[in-house]
Parts: sequence; C-alpha cells; structure tokens
Amino acid sequence: MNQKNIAILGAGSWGTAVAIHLAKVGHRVLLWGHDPQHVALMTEKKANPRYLPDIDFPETLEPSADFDRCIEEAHYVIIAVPSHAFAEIINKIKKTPQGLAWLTKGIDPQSHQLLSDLVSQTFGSTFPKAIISGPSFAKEVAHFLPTAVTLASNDSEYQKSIRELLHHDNLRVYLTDDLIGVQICGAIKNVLAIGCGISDGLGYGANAKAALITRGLAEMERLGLALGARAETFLGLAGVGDLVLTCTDDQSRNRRFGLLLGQNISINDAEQQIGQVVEGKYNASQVCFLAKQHHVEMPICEQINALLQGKISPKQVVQNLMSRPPKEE
Ligand SMILES: NC(=O)C1=CN([C@@H]2O[C@H](COP(=O)(O)OP(=O)(O)OC[C@H]3O[C@@H](n4cnc5c(N)ncnc54)[C@H](OP(=O)(O)O)[C@@H]3O)[C@@H](O)[C@H]2O)C=CC1
Ligand SMILES: O=C(CO)COP(=O)(O)O
Repeated sequence: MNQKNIAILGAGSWGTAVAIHLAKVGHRVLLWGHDPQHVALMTEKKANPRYLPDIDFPETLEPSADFDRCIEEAHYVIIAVPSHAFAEIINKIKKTPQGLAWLTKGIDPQSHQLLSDLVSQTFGSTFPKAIISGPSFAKEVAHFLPTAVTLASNDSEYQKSIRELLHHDNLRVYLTDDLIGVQICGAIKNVLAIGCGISDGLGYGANAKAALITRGLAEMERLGLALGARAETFLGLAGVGDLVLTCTDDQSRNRRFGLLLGQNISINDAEQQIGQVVEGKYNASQVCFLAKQHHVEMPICEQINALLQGKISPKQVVQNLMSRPPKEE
C-alpha cells in the first residue's frame, strides 16, 4: 500500500470516523479540531470521547490543533466541518492543496451557494474537487461495517486518487461527475428526515412516512434538475440511498430532532438534546431560497421550513400538506 498523509479538517463524528477508516487501512492521518482542549483530550485518550466514544484510534491517527501544519504536511485534504463552517475553513487555507475533498452535506448559509461553488470561487473553477456522500452513519463506518458511498468530482484523475484512499475492505466507492446532484441530495435529505421524524413523533404511521420519502424525492429531483443535475443521481446512493437511511433509522440526528418536535419539544430544546449538528434545521431555509429562485414547487420542504421558523405547529405541517389540491403524480 502506498501510504499517504491525509489531513481531515473537523473532529466531529464523521471526520473522526473517516480518519479512523483511513488510518486503519494504513494511511497517516492528521485529524484537525478547532478546540485545543478537545484535541488534547483526543491525544490523551487516543480516541474521540466527545463524538465517537469507545472506538480507539489506530497508531497512525494523530489529533492536531495546528491547522497550517495539517495542510503543509498533507498529500490530501478532506473537510469534515458542518456546512455553516465550510466557508471559514476554506478561507483559512494558506497553501493551496492539489485538490479539495469534503464530507460536509449542506448549502452555505451566507451565500445560499453549493459548497462546490464556494471552492470554485476561492481556488478556480477547474480546481479539483471531490464530494463524498451517500448512506454512511459515522459509527458504522468507524466500526468497519459494510458501507457504499458516492464520490462526485470534476477531475477524473483526482477522483480516482481519492477512491484509492477510501475504497477498502468494507467501504465501496462509486464514481460520478454530477457534483450538483450529489450536493442537492445531501442537503435536502436532511430536511426530509426532519419531516419523517415529525410524522413518527406525531404518531402517524408507515403510510405517511413512505409518502413523505417518495414525494420528498420528487421535490429533490425537481430542484436538482432545475440547477443542472442529472436524473439518475437521485436514484443512487447519494439520493434515494441516503434519503431512506436518514428518514428511517434513529441513528440520524435529523430524524431524531424531528421526532422530538413531533412530541411537542421546542426547537431549541430538541437541538440541545441532540447535541450535535442538525444540518436540516439550517439547510431548510437555503433549500427554500433556491426553490423560490428557480421557481420550483417544494411543498414538503416549505412546510418543514415554516415550522422551523416557528410559524406553524407540527400538526399544521401535516394538515397543510394533506389539504393541498389534488394533482397528478
Ligand atoms: N455523522 C454522520 O454520520 C455523517 C455526517 N455527515 C456530514 O458531515 C458534516 C459534519 O458532521 P458531523 O461530524 O457528524 O458533526 P458533529 O456534530 O459530530 O461534529 C461537528 C464538528 O465540527 C466542529 N465545528 C463546529 N464549528 C466549527 C468551526 N467553525 N470550525 C471548525 N470546526 C467546527 C465541531 O466542534 P465542537 O465540538 O467544538 O462543536 C465538531 O467537532 C455535516 O455536514 C454532516 O451532515 C455526512 C455523513 C455522515
Ligand atoms: O448523513 C448522514 C448519514 O449518511 C447522517 O445523517 P444525520 O446528520 O441525520 O445523522
């Protein structure tokens, strides 16, 4: 195996899981965290007690609070912070890497842009980018359970080199060049997972959940096509794969957040109880902004956004959706 130095920027559950995977397969990984106390704890415990307790770090995984050193020493740089911190992280990079890969799912809250557009603005439109997305709960990847993901890129050489890093043993990596589609899927499935959580929290049944997933997928595809994505992406791992995973399994933080809202817990209390990033809470308004800008109808996302803005109750979300005029599928 050709050992590489890899910097993972962001020491939450997903960055840590991918760092563990890459170190286990033999690479040297620098895991950067922005909180020096958290980095010191990870260094002492040789684990990440805050986000992935009970999973020991392999020998070649080193936590670090030194951002510039991580970039300097890395052959490959992978960003793993939440979408609200993505712009800040790319603006901090002083030495331009050979390309940028990221694990983040979401839309930039300041500019309403896809993260690939932020990277293009900073490093140029032909700069190699790679997005890792798909049904992949951090804990399962860290435990080496079978997982398959999509890797979208604008540069086939860079894409293959990232696949070579990741594709081992129980992690399969499928390639696509549909950066727009993969990012739209990753942002919207979180909003829909909140919706499915709300529905289950209210005590509605399996019929309601299946309807939300199916009609939600139609919304996702409508917006994606309007932005230039390809239809087949929505039936792939980043689309229906991640949508089903996140809407149906209680490992999903977005789904659990929705469950709490459906049980009448306030938005703030629900977010505090989850205690980790709930991307859909922030991304719902970005998705609705893009839908309006591109004249795309997205009633489910709009209702969930209205609830997250404190304008309607969980029950009203369902009433409003059910009372819409009949239409063709
Ligand atoms: N967890 C999962 O299973 C998966 C997650 N993702 C995506 O990966 C991204 C990261 O999620 P995940 O790791 O799970 O989130 P977590 O909530 O587990 O961790 C978020 C991490 O980001 C750090 N952070 C927050 N703000 C900043 C900042 N301004 N600068 C640097 N670091 C910051 C947090 O630090 P602190 O502890 O100090 O708050 C924490 O270490 C999200 O977009 C998510 O949707 C994608 C696939 C799977
Ligand atoms: O994106 C994920 C799995 O693919 C994680 O989803 P949550 O952020 O809802 O936990």
